[in-house]
Amino acid sequence: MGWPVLGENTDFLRQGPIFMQNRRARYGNVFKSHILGCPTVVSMDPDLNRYILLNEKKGLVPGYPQSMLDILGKSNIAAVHGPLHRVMRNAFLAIFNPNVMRENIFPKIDAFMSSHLSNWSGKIIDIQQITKEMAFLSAMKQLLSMDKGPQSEVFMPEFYKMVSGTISLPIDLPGTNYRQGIQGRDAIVVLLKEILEKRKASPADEHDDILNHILRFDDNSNSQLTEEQIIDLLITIIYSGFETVSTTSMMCVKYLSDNTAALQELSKEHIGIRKKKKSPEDPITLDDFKLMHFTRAVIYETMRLAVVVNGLLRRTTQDVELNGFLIPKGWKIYVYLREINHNDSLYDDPLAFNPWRWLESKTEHQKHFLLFGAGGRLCPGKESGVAEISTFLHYLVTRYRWEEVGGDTLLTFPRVQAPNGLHIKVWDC
Ligand code: HEM
Repeated sequence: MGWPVLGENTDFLRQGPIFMQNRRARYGNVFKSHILGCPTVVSMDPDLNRYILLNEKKGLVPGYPQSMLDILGKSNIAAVHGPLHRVMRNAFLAIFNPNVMRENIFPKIDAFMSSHLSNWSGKIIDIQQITKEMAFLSAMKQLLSMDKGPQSEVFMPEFYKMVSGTISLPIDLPGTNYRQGIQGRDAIVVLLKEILEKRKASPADEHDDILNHILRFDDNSNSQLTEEQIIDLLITIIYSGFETVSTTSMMCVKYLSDNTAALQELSKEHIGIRKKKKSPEDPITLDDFKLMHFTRAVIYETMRLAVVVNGLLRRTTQDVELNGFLIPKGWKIYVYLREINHNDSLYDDPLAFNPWRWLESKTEHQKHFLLFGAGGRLCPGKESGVAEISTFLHYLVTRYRWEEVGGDTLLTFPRVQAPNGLHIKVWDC
């Protein structure tokens, strides 16, 4: 368990994946440590991980860090469980239902991507920066019908502050990421409240976006969402799809740049879809998206190999017995995914980028497939996230050729990121 108070946190943050591999070599797939600020059980056991995620009711609730809960709000979906979680999740699922996805969300994603990926030819593009802007602005368009412009320019830096704050130590001192995160949240709440006020005063059919659906959401339980819950729901939606979508999109470009055969196969799929269109400007539809089988395989393989989601956190609300061990109340459980993603008994040649492995339907349906979580917390934005990345790749490969420049560094722990950006030189096809 390491040092008093500090535990093994310093070693964990310094050594990253090696720390986990060493502990596993010594203690097996399930062991205890003191990381992330409290006593924690780490599980790399595929069956146990699934059990943990499927059994929230047995006292295994989300256990995300205090900084994240403070900044995302007390009604954010990861902070609540029981009946309030049901209300927030139902609201989410109602908003992202297949009809809304077809009629409203997908066309907005397509229009946004088509315009975001225009006029790139001849330029050097920092794909990390462009995919972050993309994930943020695409969400603003779907949620609030907000286009890139003066209003989004005010939102974006506050949102970035908020994101850095959620993964910081909760130290409320001037200059800390935590303090900046709280300030970012405060600024965003003010902006969202202004938008909400205007919306409530305007005719119901003036906007056709997610906020409009939320304002009209009624789950027949007479429990209309409060203003605070609506704001936390909006923040949750922007936040949840931000890093996952942007990082996966960036890493898709990286792996495709390095794997000519995969890039050719992906391009073939998208050129086939484009050929069915009358003009190069024609939008793609949800039906086109459903035909993008190889693209989905590239996305899953990228998430697996790059480990876009390192792990999921749970907290025990009572003493819980797992695999014959007693986990005391108040401990954290780290459902650690990295080693499972790279386990050679689950994936052949696990460190190779091989999207074809996902074309066998069983790969996605195996019980260790936890890229989007499982159980009552299974990602409700999965299809919308995959649609964003697929549409991004569609316009990238049908409009441009590219080549990496600069040999930029990529880090994969604690988060996947390119500290100095990931630059590509782009030409028209
Ligand atoms: C494609 C990239 C994405 C990945 C890899 C991803 C991954 C995940 C994972 C692993 C979880 C489970 C968290 C847990 O059990 O603690 C989750 C939950 C969630 N995701 Fe996603 N996600 C993605 C995109 C999105 C998008 C675009 C949205 C919003 C539109 C979204 C909204 C959510 C929400 C609200 C939850 C919490 C659900 C709950 O607690 O009931 N995700 N996501």
